Amino acid sequence: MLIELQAAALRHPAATAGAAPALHPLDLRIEPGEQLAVIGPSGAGKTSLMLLLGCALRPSSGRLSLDGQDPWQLPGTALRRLRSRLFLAPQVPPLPPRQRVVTAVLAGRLPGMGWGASLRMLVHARDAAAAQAALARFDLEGKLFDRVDRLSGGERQRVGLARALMADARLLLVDEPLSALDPSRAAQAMQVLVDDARSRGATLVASLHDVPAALRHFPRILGLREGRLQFDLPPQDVTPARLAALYGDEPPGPPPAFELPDTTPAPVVVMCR
Ligand SMILES: Nc1ncnc2c1ncn2[C@@H]1O[C@H](COP(=O)(O)OP(=O)(O)OP(=O)(O)O)[C@@H](O)[C@H]1O
Repeated sequence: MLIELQAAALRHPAATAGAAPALHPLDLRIEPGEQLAVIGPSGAGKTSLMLLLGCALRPSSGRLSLDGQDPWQLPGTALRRLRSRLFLAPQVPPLPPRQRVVTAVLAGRLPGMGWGASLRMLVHARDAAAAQAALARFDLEGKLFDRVDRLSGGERQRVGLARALMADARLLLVDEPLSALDPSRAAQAMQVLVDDARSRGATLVASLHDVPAALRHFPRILGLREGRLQFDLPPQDVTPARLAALYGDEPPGPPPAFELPDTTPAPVVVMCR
């Protein structure tokens, strides 16, 4: 899918009146089948860009065009058809806790299906073999009939990615897909996504905190900071100096795999009469 942004800016609908826009006017062209990573410090606008490209949020000014069409000018049915060709995988996959893994994975096909077929597929878990094949690519084939709420955070994230493989999308947008994965699982998961998108000729855009992974897997890197595009470069040109300028005080790299326990003593509350 060909993606073009022309001076497209984004202000979140719930943003306070004086807040800076999440994205300042941005020009961008992504060719069909291209693969690119978006990096930048927290709050840079990476998720906002994903939401804009995935037609989840409308540009507050400027224009988005997908395969030459402005999605926001399309009538409802045409917009739904276009959205069925996009797959936006959010940072935390929206998996209903009591759902079986097989159903959660098959739900990746829903955007391209009618109501009747969707219901039949979900109620009867039709094509469990396809779900199992997608899970196997993330070493999760043994979890097919487990409940989602009995999975670890990293397993849940990989189920969300297996769901992306089920979608027959022309544009895959994955937002921070590696945040809950250990380094070897992260490398495996990224490779699966890149290979799958390439084999289908789908465009892949991933936002990543893990800069080494972004540089390793993607031929094009966008650096965002404070809602502005700082660079759009091949990985070999993303120098330490450029990364230092992009991240400022925040060191680039994968976030810690776990949170340290908070050792701050609880505040003592003194009741006075
Ligand atoms: N739902 C929202 N309502 C209002 N403002 C928002 C909303 N979501 C994000 N923002 C603001 O938009 C800006 C960009 O946020 P965004 O989530 O796109 O950054 P990010 O680069 O994805 O950050 P992170 O790496 O922490 O996920 C931030 O200033 C943020 O406060």
